[in-house]
Amino acid sequence: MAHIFSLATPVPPAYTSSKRTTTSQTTFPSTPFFTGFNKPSRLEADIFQLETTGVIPPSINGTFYRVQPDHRFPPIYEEDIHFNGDGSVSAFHFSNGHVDFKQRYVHTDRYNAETAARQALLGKYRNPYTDNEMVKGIVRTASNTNVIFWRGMLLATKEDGPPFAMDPTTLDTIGRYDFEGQVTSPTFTAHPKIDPDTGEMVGYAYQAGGDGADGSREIVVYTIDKDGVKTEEAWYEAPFCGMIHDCALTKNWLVLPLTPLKVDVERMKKGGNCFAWDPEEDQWYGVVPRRGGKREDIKWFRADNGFHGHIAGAYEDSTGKIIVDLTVATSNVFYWFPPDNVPTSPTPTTLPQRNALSSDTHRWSIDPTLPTHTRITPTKLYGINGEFSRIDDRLVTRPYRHFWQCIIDPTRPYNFSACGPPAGGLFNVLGHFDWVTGAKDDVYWAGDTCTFQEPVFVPRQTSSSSEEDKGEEVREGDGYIIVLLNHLDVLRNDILIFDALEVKKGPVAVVHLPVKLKLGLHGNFVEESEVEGWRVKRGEGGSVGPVKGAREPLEWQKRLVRSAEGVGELSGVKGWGGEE
Ligand SMILES: C=Cc1ccc(O)c(OC)c1
Ligand SMILES: [Fe+2]
Repeated sequence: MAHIFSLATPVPPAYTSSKRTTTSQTTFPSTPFFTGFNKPSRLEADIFQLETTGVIPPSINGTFYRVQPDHRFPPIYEEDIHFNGDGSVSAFHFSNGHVDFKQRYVHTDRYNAETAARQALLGKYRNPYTDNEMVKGIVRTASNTNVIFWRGMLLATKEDGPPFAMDPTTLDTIGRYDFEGQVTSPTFTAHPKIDPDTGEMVGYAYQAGGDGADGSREIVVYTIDKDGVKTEEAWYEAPFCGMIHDCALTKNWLVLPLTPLKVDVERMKKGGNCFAWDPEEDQWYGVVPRRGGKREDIKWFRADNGFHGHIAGAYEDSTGKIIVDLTVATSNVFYWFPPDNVPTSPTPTTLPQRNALSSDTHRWSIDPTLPTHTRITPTKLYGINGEFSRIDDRLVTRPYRHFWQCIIDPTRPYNFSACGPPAGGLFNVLGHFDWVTGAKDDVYWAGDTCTFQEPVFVPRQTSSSSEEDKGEEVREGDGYIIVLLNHLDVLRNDILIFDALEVKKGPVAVVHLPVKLKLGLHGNFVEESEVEGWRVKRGEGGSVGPVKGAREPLEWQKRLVRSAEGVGELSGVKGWGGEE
């Protein structure tokens, strides 16, 4: 007997030549980008008291926030990439050994416009030329890369646009955040750094001179002090418009790794990618002073071609050299942005090909007194292949010893028949590494059906942990690692909690989600006392008052409106979504 579904009228293909052709807005492509573990979850949910095994350390008192791209609507382009998905923030609230879950989308301008239309209106990743006319002039960001707690708000960030502020308790979106009018660049990094000694946020933006999608070589660096006041703003010029995804902060310097993934507006106008990998280009490290930087102060240090991953730690040694530790891969990790003249299929390359990419942790030592364009080579390689390094964030800007990372160990078995190709990469091992001993054996293998997402370090809270004790010596690594585990076979996630310095012992406790999350990017743990303290300050009668979203369109949007005067409506700008 025919299956009931085969009796239904045959459905025409939803995509032709990679572009959506049907009027159906409710069928996702059946490509690897949108199936299996990569299938959009689109879930907004609250789960009170998740199932757990083992004993959740009762001293973990706070929230693990993380963000994932999660397409809300079938994309306009069938091969749309994960990084173009809408930002969806998860919060795991730990209290007295219990864990509650909440997940909400970031209500960006894009979210609001697409919700009203019940369909995708924005086209390719960072290519406004592929958008529906209805959203001309919109702030395009999907806010899907990092969530950072800042002065009582949660900032959802993506480097192609400004941050959006959310309430850290309800995860309601407050609106686009411009630091009370002080930060008006079209873009802003997903990796600002917070100096644990001063409480300052140091952030930067690249492709910052115009509308954020025009190939501008301008870079801007901002410092916002702990009271929310902008104290530094310095503009610099990059040798080319390329990705600067993460940064390294020391007491006196900011290092900006410029990756040879290059923007070309002409390619974008033809409907192509915003980025193309340039295998002939160097990796560049821009070094700028943290205080009083002037345009001419940037120095560029250069090294052979490579692809930057994330910063572990950075500091100045006793001779004033800048030590920067980060993963650098041997070639283009973003295979979906191939070089210009090489015809490459947009679908994932084979697993062995992707595993051939090696991404070791490099230690660079940069002498900031040397002239610009000095060539550098790493002073140390750790000898592992991984990504998503994290440290004990109390040591940002300072000498540190320990880092944690997701690593790829191809010698361990992988259950291909149950899982298919590992979505997002074979990060099958979580490791704790130590620059002093160089040990590589404090690792935990997730099993042959599992991979890890980015870990976070949670400092141990002791009864004496309080404001007054902050001046005390930091006991580096004393605490826990919280990490999301992907079950690729049964499409579900767990959270594993490890003693940070004894990863190989295995998790002390596991939190079980009844659902699948998507592959996320970054997250952070925030102590409950921090959230609670700011709730009071920002509450009724509090000393600081409520978070104020942006009150005006961005500069480039205002210019666009002026230049289009009398031509027609710019509905994307009109719905800019700020407070009146
Ligand atoms: C991991 C890096 C990265 C770089 C640029 C992005 O837009 C992004 O979106 C999720 C992620
Ligand atoms: Fe990142």
